Amino acid sequence: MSTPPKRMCVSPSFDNSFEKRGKKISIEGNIAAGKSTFVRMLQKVSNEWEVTPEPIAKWCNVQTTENAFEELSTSQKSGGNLLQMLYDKPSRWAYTFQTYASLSRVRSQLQPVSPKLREAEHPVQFYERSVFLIIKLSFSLLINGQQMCLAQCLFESGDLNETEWAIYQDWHSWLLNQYESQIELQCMKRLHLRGREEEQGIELEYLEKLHYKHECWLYNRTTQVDFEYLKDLPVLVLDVNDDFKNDKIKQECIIDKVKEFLSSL
Ligand SMILES: Nc1ncnc2c1ncn2[C@@H]1O[C@H](COP(=O)(O)OP(=O)(O)OP(=O)(O)O)[C@@H](O)[C@H]1O
Ligand SMILES: Nc1nc(=O)c2ncn([C@H]3C[C@H](O)[C@@H](CO)O3)c2[nH]1
Repeated sequence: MSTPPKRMCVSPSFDNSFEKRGKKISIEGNIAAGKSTFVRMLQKVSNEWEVTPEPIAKWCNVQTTENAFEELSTSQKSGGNLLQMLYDKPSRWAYTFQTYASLSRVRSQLQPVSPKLREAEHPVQFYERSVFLIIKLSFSLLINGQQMCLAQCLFESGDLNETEWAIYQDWHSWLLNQYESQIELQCMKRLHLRGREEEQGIELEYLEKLHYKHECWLYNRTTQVDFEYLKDLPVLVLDVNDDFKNDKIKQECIIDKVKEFLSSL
C-alpha cells in the first residue's frame, strides 16, 4: 500500500507570530491631557514602536466617498467640520459625531501593519485612544489618571437621548465584536494653550466629568465593562503634569516607565 501523500505541514503564519510578539497599547486621557505630544515622543524612541494617531483631521473635514464627488469642484468637495458642529450644538450632532468617530477609529486601527513593524522582534503599536473607548480596552497607558467616556458623558448630559444612546451602544458593540480578533488591544489650560478653534467653547464642567469617568474606568476600575477579563487589564498611570516636552531628562524618565511596563506584560 502506498503511503498517503504527506500533509502540508502549515507552520504558524508569520502573521500569527506577529500577533503573538506584538503588543497593542492604547493611550487614554482627558482632552488636551497631552496624548498627541506623548505619542509623538514615543514614535522617536524605537524603530519597533509605531503610533496610530487619532483621526481628527477626518472629523474636521468630513468628505464624501471619492466617486461621489467626481463631478464636484475642489471647493464643493470641502467637507463639514463635525467636531465644530459637535461643540456648537451637541444635542443635534452628538450621535452623528460618535458614530463617525467610532467608524474612523475602527478603520484606522484595521490598517495593515507596516512591513517594518511586521519584521520587528518586539513590535509595539500605540493607539491614541482606542475604539474601545468605553466598551473595551486592552493594555492601557493612562495619562493624568483620567478616563475618557465621551459618548457616555454626552448621554448623561442629555445630548444623546435614550434612543440614540441605545442605538449607539448596540451598533458599537456589534462593530467591536465583528473586529474583536483583529483589533485586540489592548486640561483646560493646555486646551487653551493649544488653541484648537473647535474646542474653545468647552466648559470646565465637561472636562471634570471626563476626568471622573477616566478615574472610574482605569484607576478605580469601577466602570462596568463588557467582559470579565477587561477588568484586570494592566494599566500604567503616568503623571504628565510636569512639562516633559522640552526636558530630555523627564522624557527619558517617562520612556523608562513605558519600557518597564511593556516588559512586564
Ligand atoms: N507635559 C506637558 N507639559 C506642558 N504642556 C504640554 C504637555 N503635554 C502637552 N502639552 C501641551 O498641551 C496641549 C495639549 O496637548 P496635546 O495636543 O498633546 O493633547 P491631547 O491629549 O492629544 O488632546 P486631544 O484630547 O484633543 O487629542 C498642547 O499645546 C501641548 O503642547
Ligand atoms: N464626544 C466625543 N467622542 C469621542 O469619541 C471623541 N474622540 C475625540 N473627541 C474629541 C475630543 C477633542 O476635542 C478632539 C480630539 O481628541 O476630539 C471625542 N469627542
